[in-house]
Amino acid sequence: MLKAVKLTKMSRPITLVTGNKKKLEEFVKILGPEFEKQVVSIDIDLPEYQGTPEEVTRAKCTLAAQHIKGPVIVEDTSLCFNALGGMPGPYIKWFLKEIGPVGLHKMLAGFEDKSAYAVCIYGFSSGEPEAPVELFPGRCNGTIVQPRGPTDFGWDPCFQPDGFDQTYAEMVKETKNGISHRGRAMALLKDFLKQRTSS
Ligand SMILES: O=c1[nH]c(=O)c2ncn([C@@H]3O[C@H](COP(=O)(O)OP(=O)(O)OP(=O)(O)O)[C@@H](O)[C@H]3O)c2[nH]1
Ligand SMILES: [Mg+2]
Repeated sequence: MLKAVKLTKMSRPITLVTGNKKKLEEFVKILGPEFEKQVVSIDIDLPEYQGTPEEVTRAKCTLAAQHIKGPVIVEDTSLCFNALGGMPGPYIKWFLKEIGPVGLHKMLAGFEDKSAYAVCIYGFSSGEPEAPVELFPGRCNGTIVQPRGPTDFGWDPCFQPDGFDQTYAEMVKETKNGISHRGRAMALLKDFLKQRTSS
């Protein structure tokens, strides 16, 4: 079990390590003002590992903690196509970079099953030597569709969550954050941060 370290006004804030501005924007919005002073962010593009989403997040978090030498949060996001056995998964970043949301939709042209799920996993480490990495996962099921809506964040235009007729990109931010992979993972992370500060 992770040793709870009480965060007082004087204690060191937790550093969110991410090189992705859009992720950070959503993180800040979902985190809310309650935790404002407890988390700072730093833009480091950490090496991307191979493995399951959990393994990738753990490896990223361990490296981030060594780098920051204090409490850190990292995040890794996967987009998994059921017809492809869960691929691209944690490798979505490179697929997106090369073929974009239009290409992601085309990848499933030969398959009837267009279902997919988005997974966000937050990793937390207290930064103490040998400290375990705590994981906070969130998942949202949906369908890969022809891209619709603004193109300013990744694969948002081609992911339509189940139960909605809008893609993530078409939704107002509050709606996306309320049901998204990231929103769900952050609900767990926020509970953890609350416990950490109150114990
Ligand atoms: O449309 C989107 N809606 C989202 O909600 C979302 N969250 C992440 N992504 C993209 O999926 C890949 C994850 O890779 P990723 O987790 O390694 O992120 P990253 O390398 O950009 O940042 P980081 O690793 O420094 O935190 C990257 O291409 C991100 O841009 C999203 N796209
Ligand atoms: Mg990354």
